[in-house]
Amino acid sequence: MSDAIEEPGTTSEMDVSTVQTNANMAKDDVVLRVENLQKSFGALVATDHATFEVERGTITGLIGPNGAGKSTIFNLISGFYEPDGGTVTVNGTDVTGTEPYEVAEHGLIRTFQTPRKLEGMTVREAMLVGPRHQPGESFVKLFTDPKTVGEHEQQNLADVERILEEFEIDHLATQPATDISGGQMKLVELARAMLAEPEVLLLDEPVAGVNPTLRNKLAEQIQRLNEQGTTFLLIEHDMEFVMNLADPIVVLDRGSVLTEGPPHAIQSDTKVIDAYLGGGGV
Ligand SMILES: Nc1ncnc2c1ncn2[C@@H]1O[C@H](COP(=O)(O)OP(=O)(O)OP(=O)(O)O)[C@@H](O)[C@H]1O
Repeated sequence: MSDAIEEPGTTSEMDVSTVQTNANMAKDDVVLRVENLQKSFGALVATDHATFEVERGTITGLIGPNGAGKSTIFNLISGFYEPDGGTVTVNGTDVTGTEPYEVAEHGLIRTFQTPRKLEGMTVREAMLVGPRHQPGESFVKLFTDPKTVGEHEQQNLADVERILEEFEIDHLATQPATDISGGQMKLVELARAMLAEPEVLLLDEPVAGVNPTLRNKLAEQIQRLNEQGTTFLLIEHDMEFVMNLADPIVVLDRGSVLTEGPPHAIQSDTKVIDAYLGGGGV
C-alpha cells in the first residue's frame, strides 16, 4: 500500500442509514460496488461511508466540489489506498485492501490526473510499460534484441501498434513521450490503459487542461470504447464534458454520496447546487 499520509483513522460516527439512499437503487449488472467506504487522514475524514454502484456498460460520472474526496475514492477502489472500513467489489469479487495489480487482474484499471513521468521513452515505449498480463521480459529487448523476446512481448507490440492506430496517434509513436502536448498525453494514457483490456476503466480528470479539439477527440474515443463494451467511471470538473458524456452522475460531497441520477436531474438539483456553492467550487 502506498498511502502518502497514513495515520490511525478517526472515522466519522455518522449514522450509516442516513447515507445509504443511493445504494437502494436497483441496477441490472453491477461491475463495481463501493459500500460504506471509509478513509481518514489523521483527523480529516476524506471518505465517509461512501456507497454507490457502477452498472456494466455505463459511463458513470463522479463529480463534487474540490476536496469532496473523488481522487481518494479512486485510490481506495484501485488499491492505492487501504480503506479504514467498507468494501470494494469488482465483478462480484471483494477486492478490498488488495494491491493495484490484483484489482487490475479482476478487470479494473485507473488513470491518474497527472500521468506518471516517462522521461527517456518514446510514446511507443511508454505504451509498452505495464500491460496487464505482461511477463517479466523487458520491453527494451523489443527494440535492442527482438529475436530474444517471447511471444507475449511480440503480441504486446502488435497490440500497441493496433491501439496507436485506433486512437489515431500512430504518428506520435517515435516521439519522446515528454515532448507531446498535455492533451496528447491524456490520449496516450487512455490508449495505454486499454492495453490492459479493462472491463471497467477509472479516468481521473481525462480532459483537465486539454484544448477543445483534443477534448472532443477524447470524448469520441471514450464513447467508441464504451460502445465496444468498456465501462467507465470518470472524475471530471469540466461540467459540459461530463454532462454530455456520462449517465448516471454520482455526486460526492464531504466524502459521502450526496445524490445520483441522470445529468438533467443533477444539474437542477438544489442539493448539488448548494454543495458546489458551499464547497470549493469546480
Ligand atoms: N494522502 C493524503 N494525505 C492527507 N490528506 C489527504 C490525502 N489525500 C487526500 N487528502 C485530503 O482528503 C480530502 C479529499 O481529497 P481528494 O483529493 O480526494 O478530493 P477531490 O474531490 O479529488 O478534490 P479535487 O477535485 O480538488 O481534486 C482533501 O481534504 C485532501 O486534502
